[in-house]
Amino acid sequence: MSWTEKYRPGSFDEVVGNQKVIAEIKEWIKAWKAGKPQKPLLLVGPPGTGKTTLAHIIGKEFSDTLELNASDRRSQDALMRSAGEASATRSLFNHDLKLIILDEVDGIHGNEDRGGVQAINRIIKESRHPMVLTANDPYSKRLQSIKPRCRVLNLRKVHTSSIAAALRRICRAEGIECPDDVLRELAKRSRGDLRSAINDLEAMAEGEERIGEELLKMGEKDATSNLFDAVRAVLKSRDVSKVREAMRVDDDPTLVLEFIAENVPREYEKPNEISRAYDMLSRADIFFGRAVRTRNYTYWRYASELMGPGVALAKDKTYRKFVRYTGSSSFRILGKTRKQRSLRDSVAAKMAGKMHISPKVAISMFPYMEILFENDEMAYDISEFLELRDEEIKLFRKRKIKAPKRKKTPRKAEIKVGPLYSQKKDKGADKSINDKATDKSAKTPIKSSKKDDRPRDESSSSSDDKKPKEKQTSLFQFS
Ligand SMILES: Nc1ncnc2c1ncn2[C@@H]1O[C@H](COP(=O)(O)OP(=O)(O)OP(=O)(O)O)[C@@H](O)[C@H]1O
Repeated sequence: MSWTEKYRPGSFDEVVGNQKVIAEIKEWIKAWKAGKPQKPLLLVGPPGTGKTTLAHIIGKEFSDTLELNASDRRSQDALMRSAGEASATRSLFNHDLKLIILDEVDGIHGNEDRGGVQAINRIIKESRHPMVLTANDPYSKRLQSIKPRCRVLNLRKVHTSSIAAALRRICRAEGIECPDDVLRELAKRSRGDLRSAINDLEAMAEGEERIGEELLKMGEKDATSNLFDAVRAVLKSRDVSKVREAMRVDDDPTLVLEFIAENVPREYEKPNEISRAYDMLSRADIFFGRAVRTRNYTYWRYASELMGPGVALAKDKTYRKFVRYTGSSSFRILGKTRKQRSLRDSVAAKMAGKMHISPKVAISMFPYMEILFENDEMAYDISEFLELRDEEIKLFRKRKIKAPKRKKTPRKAEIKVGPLYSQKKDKGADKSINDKATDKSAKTPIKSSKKDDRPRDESSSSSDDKKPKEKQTSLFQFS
C-alpha cells in the first residue's frame, strides 16, 4: 500500500490545513442530521489538498456512501441509473441518509460524456440525499451551471509548515530519521500538494533508514513534478488504476512518453521487460502521430493506455529500489546541438542556392566537403564561392584558411569556378571570388571580366591551359 493511502486521514482531526472549510463542513453535516436538507457541497481546490479524503470522512457521518467518478464513462443515463435512483428514493428517516460523492466533476471527457453536466444537475435537483462534489479547476466551464446549485468551499494549498509536520509524523511512524530542514525543503518543493510530498518522501526513503541532504539533492525536481509522479507510477507500479490516475498530468502527453522512455532502463532490469516496455512506447508513439495527422485526438487515449498501463505491466514484478529518474535526454541533446544544426542548415541553404541542389543533397555532400577543405586553396575558393562565415567554415575544417598566394592573372579565379557551372548566370558569385582570391589586384581582373562579353568557357580556355589542372577540380566534381 502506498504511503498516501496508508496515511490517508480517517477523521477531520487528522486532516492538515483548511480548518475553516472543515468547520463549515461540520456545520453542514449537523444541519443534515437535524433534518434540514442542504445544498450539495462543491469542494474545489488544487490536487493533493484532501478533497477526496474529506468527502470520505464526510461519508462516515452518514449511513452509506455512493461514489461515482465523474471522469469515468458516464452519460446521463448511466449517472441516473446509478445515482438517480439512490438519490431520489429515501425513507422518511434521516438515519437512512446516503452520501453521494461525485469526484472530479471538472474532468476531461470525450463525446460519450455528452449530457454529463446535465445529469449531474438533474441529480442535484432531484436528490434528497446529501451530496459532495469535488473539482480541481474553479474556472472550469463544466462547473458554470453546477456551481450556483452548490455550496462552494474553496480549499487552499496546504501550508509548507503543515506539510513538513505531516511528513515528520510519517517519518516517525516509519522509523525513518530525517533532519527537519530536509523535510521543510521537501514540503516547499511540493508547492502545497501534500500527496506529492508524501510520494516524494516514500520514494526517497525506499530502502533507507536515514534521509539526508544528499538524497534530497538526488530527488530534486523542477516544475515538471507532476510529470515525474506519472513516470514513477508507471515504472514503480503494476496497479492499472493507480497508473491511469497518475497519467492525468497537465503536460504534453508526448513529453510524458519521452520521460518514460528515458527512465525504463533505469528501473526495469530484465531485457525482455525492457523490450516489452519499448514496444508499448513505440506503439503509443504511432498513435500520437496518427492523432496529429488526422486531428482525431481520441487516439491519445490509446497512446495513453499503451504508455501507461502497457509499460507498467511490461515488468514481471515491481522493483523495490531507489532510482534517480531524469528528464528526457533527447531534449538535452537537441538543445545542445541546436547551434550546430542551425549552422548545418545555413551552409546547406547556401550550397543549395549556389549549386542548384536541394539542402538534403547538400548535407549529404558534407563528408566530401571535409575532404576538399583539407586543401588550403580549395577551402579558400569554396568558402569564398559559397560566402561562408568563419563559424560555417569550421563545420568542415578546424584550422584557419590562409589566403592563397596567386599570380595576378585576371581569369584565374574565374576559371576555378569551373566550366560546368554557368559563369554567365552567376556573375555575382564569380565577382566575390575574384574580389578576394586575387587579393589586392582584384580591381583589374573584375574590370576586364566585366568588359568581356564572350562566353567565359572560350575566353578562359586559353589561359587555363597553362595552369595546373588540379585547381580546376572544383566544387562541382562531386555533384
Ligand atoms: N489535507 C490533507 N491532510 C492530510 N493528508 C492529506 C491532505 N491532503 C492530501 N493528503 C494526502 O494525500 C492523499 C491524496 O489526497 P486526496 O486524494 O484527498 O487529494 P485530492 O485533493 O482529492 O486530490 P485530487 O484533486 O488529485 O483528487 C491522501 O491519501 C493523503 O495521504
